[in-house]
Amino acid sequence: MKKVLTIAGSDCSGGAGIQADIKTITVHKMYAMSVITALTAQNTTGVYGIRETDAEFVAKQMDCVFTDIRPDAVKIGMIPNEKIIRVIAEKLRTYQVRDVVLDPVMISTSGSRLMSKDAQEALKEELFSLAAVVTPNLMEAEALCGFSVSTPCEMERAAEKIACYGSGAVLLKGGHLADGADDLLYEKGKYIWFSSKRIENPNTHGTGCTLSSAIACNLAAGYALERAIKNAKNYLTGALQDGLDLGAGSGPLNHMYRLPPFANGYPFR
Ligand SMILES: Nc1ncnc2c1ncn2[C@@H]1O[C@H](COP(=O)(O)OP(=O)(O)O)[C@@H](O)[C@H]1O
Ligand SMILES: Cc1ncc(COP(=O)(O)O)c(N)n1
Repeated sequence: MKKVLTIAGSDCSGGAGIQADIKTITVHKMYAMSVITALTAQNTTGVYGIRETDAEFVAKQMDCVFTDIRPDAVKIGMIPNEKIIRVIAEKLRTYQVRDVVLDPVMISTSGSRLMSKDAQEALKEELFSLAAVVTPNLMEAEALCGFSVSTPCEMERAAEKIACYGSGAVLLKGGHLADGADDLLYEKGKYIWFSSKRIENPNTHGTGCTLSSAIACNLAAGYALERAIKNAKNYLTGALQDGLDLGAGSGPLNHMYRLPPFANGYPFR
């Protein structure tokens, strides 16, 4: 069985973060492991509190994972501060980890800061060069490259600039574009667009987490990056299209949308 590790923050409401990642990895029929960088108290309406994990304890979790059940791919999401960024980078180097998908989570869809502003530089310096691909959304791309990113043309300029920070490739997500939901991959000097129709569903809590962990699963399965992204985007689109509607705010996706029922009647309907 392939094994995938997520290094991210916990979302007690189950829509984003560690919980979205574990659901995604499990539905891909892979073994999920987690290193928790922070606890968040959040739900579909907002983020109401954050407790950061001690950096030393993040290091200990990584040692436990890598010295025993070694993952085939790693997804990194929310990292609240610079100290934890540096510890994660050191451990990734020590254990010579490849196939890292880095989602540079900065601000939640509901508008709360999930990473301190001064940690952004450390993220670029320490972690980008260890990632096979980084997956910023439009706002994160603006923070990383310092100019406005809201059109396909600006996305191409931004992806090229972000690629200079040393990651293997950049996937710039277009979920917040005014039209459509086209994502752009910049890899080895080439632009590759992944187009999809915009789904009119306000319940998009955890779309970025789900996409990045699905890419990690596809890399673990041995797919090359372009195909891994195509498969992951199909998975994400299905989970969004299913139209689950939970909570009073921007609700979560349905990860179980294509699970077949077992012969004995499970899962429950
Ligand atoms: N309304 C939508 N319809 C179709 N795809 C969407 C929609 N919103 C987001 N996506 C897709 O979800 C993935 C995550 O994108 P995005 O929402 O931009 O990231 P984040 O969750 O980090 O803000 C991308 O593949 C994006 O194209
Ligand atoms: C723990 C955690 N990690 C990531 C996100 C971003 O997800 P979204 O952009 O859907 O708010 C989040 N809200 N919480």
